[in-house]
Amino acid sequence: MTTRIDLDGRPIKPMTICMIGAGGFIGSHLCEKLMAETPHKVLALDVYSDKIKHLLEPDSLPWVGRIVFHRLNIKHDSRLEGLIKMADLSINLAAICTPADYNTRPLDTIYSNFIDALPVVKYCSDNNKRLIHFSTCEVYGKTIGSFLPKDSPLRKDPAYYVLKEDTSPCIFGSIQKQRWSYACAKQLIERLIYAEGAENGLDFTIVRPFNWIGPRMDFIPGIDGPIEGVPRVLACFGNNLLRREPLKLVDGGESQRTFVYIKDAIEAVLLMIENPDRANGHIFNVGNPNNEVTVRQLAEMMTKVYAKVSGEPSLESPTIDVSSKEFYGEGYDDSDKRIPDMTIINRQLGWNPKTSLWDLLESTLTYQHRTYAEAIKKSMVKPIAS
Ligand SMILES: NC(=O)c1ccc[n+]([C@@H]2O[C@H](COP(=O)([O-])OP(=O)(O)OC[C@H]3O[C@@H](n4cnc5c(N)ncnc54)[C@H](O)[C@@H]3O)[C@@H](O)[C@H]2O)c1
Ligand SMILES: O=C(O)[C@H]1O[C@H](OP(=O)(O)OP(=O)(O)OC[C@H]2O[C@@H](n3ccc(=O)[nH]c3=O)[C@H](O)[C@@H]2O)[C@H](O)[C@@H](O)[C@@H]1O
Repeated sequence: MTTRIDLDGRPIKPMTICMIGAGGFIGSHLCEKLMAETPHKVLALDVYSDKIKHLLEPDSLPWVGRIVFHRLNIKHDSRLEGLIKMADLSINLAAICTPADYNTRPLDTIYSNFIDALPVVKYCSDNNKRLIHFSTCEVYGKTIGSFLPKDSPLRKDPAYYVLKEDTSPCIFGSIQKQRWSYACAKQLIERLIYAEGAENGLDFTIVRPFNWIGPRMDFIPGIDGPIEGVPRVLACFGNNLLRREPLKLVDGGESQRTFVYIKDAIEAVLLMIENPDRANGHIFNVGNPNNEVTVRQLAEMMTKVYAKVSGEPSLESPTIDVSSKEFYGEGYDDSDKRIPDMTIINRQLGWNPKTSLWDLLESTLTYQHRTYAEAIKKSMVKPIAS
């Protein structure tokens, strides 16, 4: 493998990375990238490994020995500090991060996103190790513009909706709106990491992903996750399409999101890993401001793409409106709009996303159809009355 060069023309030394939560959606794509394109070693920590099994075996794989899986729960495992000390860099991806859990399992959500991350920060700081911590764009909460009168022209002014790491406030709903348990826990761990940097010299980078989507995101209920499970929107809509059900639009699907293809986003993370002088001390938005849609528009686009990918005609009525109370229960609330300011990541890392929403949905729904269509058909065959 040729020596890799960083953004300042310097050779990149092979490093050992302790990746916590490596078995998840983002972790599995990051491990794939690191194994296929770099000489780096990965200590992959997670309670599950099904999404990275294809990287761990067979022994004939070209990177054998460069990725080692450690099945552990960071809540209570004495091996954690030793693994962080063995690595040059730790990346923390571990979290409960599906909105259906935030208002229904608020304590687990707060513990997972704040309490459980504390030892990781402490071990990195005490042992003078770099940390890349995954936060979320949800720490911005709602836009300032969302509090203006509905017909105010200022709602169109970017100053009232563009989300910028070093200037935008964090605006959440009331305590009763327990949806914000996640974003608030993420905000506080960000503040703790920032303080460790300021007071104890911790070398940190904080990542705020803006709706990264792609293959292996979450699960399809009843196939590789609980039938009553509620994953994030990509898997919810994918599940509805696979089962030929109408896509459920929460509160009419008026919320807006910007979606970025996981493979574009992983490029940004690799730049952070391999350019510490440009990444340390920074918080980075990682998203695609060009891919903004309402949830309703996402549903309509996914319906069109799925018809193309599956060859099956879409339903007469492809969507149905549901209330958030019915879909998520008490205490739900939502972000109205998420447009990332790209100034800092452009300046520090020269990164920009490339993939259009249509193209990323085409490759993702091709994956979902290929992976799940058969199993879904089998699961839907009515058992013959015995
Ligand atoms: N996917 C996105 O678009 C997105 C957006 C914003 C923020 N994030 C953040 O990025 C990180 C990764 O997200 P993801 O989409 O890959 O989620 P994911 O749920 O697919 O991955 C999280 C992984 O962490 C593991 N984990 C959780 N608690 C653990 C524990 N106590 N011990 C060991 N492993 C544990 C889980 O088993 C899972 O494999 C999370 O911190 C999430 O908040 C993701
Ligand atoms: O992915 C992100 O960047 C961050 O935001 C997500 O939050 P959200 O975007 O609200 O998560 P989804 O569950 O994907 O919901 C997106 C929108 O679709 C709506 N939705 C979801 C599912 C569904 O079946 N129908 C539907 O209308 C939700 O109400 C919401 O408005 C999650 O909090 C995390 O993954 C992460 O922090």
